[in-house]
Amino acid sequence: MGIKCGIVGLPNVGKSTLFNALTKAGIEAQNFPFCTIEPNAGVVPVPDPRQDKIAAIVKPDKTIATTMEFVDIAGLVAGASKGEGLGNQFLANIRETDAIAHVVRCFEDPNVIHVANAIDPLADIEIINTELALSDLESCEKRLQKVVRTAKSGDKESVAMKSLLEDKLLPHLNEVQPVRSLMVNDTEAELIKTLHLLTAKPTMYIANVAEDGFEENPHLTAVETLAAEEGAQVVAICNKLEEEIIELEEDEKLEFLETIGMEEPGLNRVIRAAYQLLDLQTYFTAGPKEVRAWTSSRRHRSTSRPCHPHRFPKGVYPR
Ligand SMILES: Nc1ncnc2c1ncn2[C@@H]1O[C@H](COP(=O)(O)OP(=O)(O)OP(=O)(O)O)[C@@H](O)[C@H]1O
Ligand SMILES: [Mg+2]
Repeated sequence: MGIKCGIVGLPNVGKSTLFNALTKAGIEAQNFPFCTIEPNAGVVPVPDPRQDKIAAIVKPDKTIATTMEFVDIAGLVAGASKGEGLGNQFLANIRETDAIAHVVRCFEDPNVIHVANAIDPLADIEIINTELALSDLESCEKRLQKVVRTAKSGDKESVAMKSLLEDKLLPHLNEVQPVRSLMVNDTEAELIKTLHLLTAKPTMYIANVAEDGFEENPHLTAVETLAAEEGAQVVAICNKLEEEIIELEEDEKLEFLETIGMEEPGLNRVIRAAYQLLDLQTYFTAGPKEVRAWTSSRRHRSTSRPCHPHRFPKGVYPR
């Protein structure tokens, strides 16, 4: 079904490092016929301990995980929504994704250039979120111009869209608030879908920390605090370390993970969090030939609620 998660962020914050680790993990874990779809997109198996348990009982010829596609998108800069730094092209790439993994630099390293010359994750997040909101604002303004005309002729959907744009979307975006935090009912949610807005996509933050940056890291704390306010998830991970781990042979990997006190590669948390972000559900089929995981969507909307409410109790992140 091709679920896509875009890796988004400022330039040089570690997006490709994460992508490389993710896609190498994919290739190593399974031999996919279409593993690399485009130079910057890769299919990744979703690790699931339940499937491992089933496979241990059934002992099938092969085990097939369910998959997700990750897309490494070029870095955005301030002014991207006005075309700065090929911004329009990159924003169009984001538009094609189902969810956003927003990589934020939370590591100090004088050897790695930061586009703003300062490590300030909240400022970085604001730049990206502002560009996405401005881009949506422009899309909504354009759409309003169109529907104003069609609404005059009494077209029911145009009338509904016009009031949604005027009363809800434009005021919200003018405050530089993401559409995913807007309270909407089912009908409005369906209309919003047709606008393909960037800030309506479910979003999580990937805090890219230093190898020793998981504890007492004020940058990470800042991101976690902001995310909790937004009801978003944070996955703290050292992308550089993940890239190194993925190069190791399987037995070396396990030994290395044990020495650094990790049960599994941090990548698994990224993949699982992305999967949860899309509110997907896995079911399994098992037989002597194969144990296979399948994906189905379980999103049911009933009452008025934010476009994408948080799915974790506040302060509890899949770390
Ligand atoms: N956690 C980390 N600690 C230290 N260095 C890191 C970490 N993560 C990434 N780096 C380094 O940061 C540099 C930039 O990484 P990368 O190329 O992945 O960034 P990017 O976000 O893809 O950049 P661009 O937007 O320009 O494509 C690389 O030298 C990489 O090794
Ligand atoms: Mg890159």
